[in-house]
Amino acid sequence: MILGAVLAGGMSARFGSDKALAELDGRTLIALAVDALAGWCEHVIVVGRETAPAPTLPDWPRPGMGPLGGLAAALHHALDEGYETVLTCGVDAAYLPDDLLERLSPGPSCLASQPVIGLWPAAAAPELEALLHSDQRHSMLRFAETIGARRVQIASAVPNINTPGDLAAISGPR
Ligand SMILES: Nc1nc2c(ncn2[C@@H]2O[C@H](COP(=O)(O)OP(=O)(O)OP(=O)(O)O)[C@@H](O)[C@H]2O)c(=O)[nH]1
Repeated sequence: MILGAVLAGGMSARFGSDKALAELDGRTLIALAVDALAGWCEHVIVVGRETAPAPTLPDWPRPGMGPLGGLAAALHHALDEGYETVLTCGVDAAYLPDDLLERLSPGPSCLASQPVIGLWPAAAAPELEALLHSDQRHSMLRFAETIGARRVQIASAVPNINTPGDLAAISGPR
């Protein structure tokens, strides 16, 4: 069973406003992300914000740890609820490719270009916990390396929305 988790905290500093609520083709980015994961996952949660079109969880152990804090909350929830695997994405990845799960399987794995998008074993929760308890702030790639996750290259680049300009560039007829 796969738990879907949209990692949706952070500052949206480059975007200048809450990018989860920005719209693409008339839908919010967070709604697009939740729906995308729902195509592959039994259940989808949103981590790192209080209001969302799916059940929400706070980051673990506290906000401000970056996307890994969201992943840690999702892995703990997966363990508690009996899910073996967690599929993650951010709110800033519009239109995930149809074969994403196929490309990421078998996990652990993440996209080389966007490691927030990955397939993670719930059983890796203790390793992530240890990383988060160490002194430095760590990246998704650092965790991927720690657990020997594959870094998957995909030919069709997934647009990464960091700024309003990034969003404008992919808006309109497709
Ligand atoms: N749960 C959670 N998600 C995060 C956190 N920081 C970033 N994210 C998510 O991870 C994805 C990639 O985030 P970034 O673009 O690197 O960071 P950001 O804070 O959204 O944007 P900037 O402030 O411009 O760097 C986005 O979907 C964010 O919502 C966090 O602390 N907790």
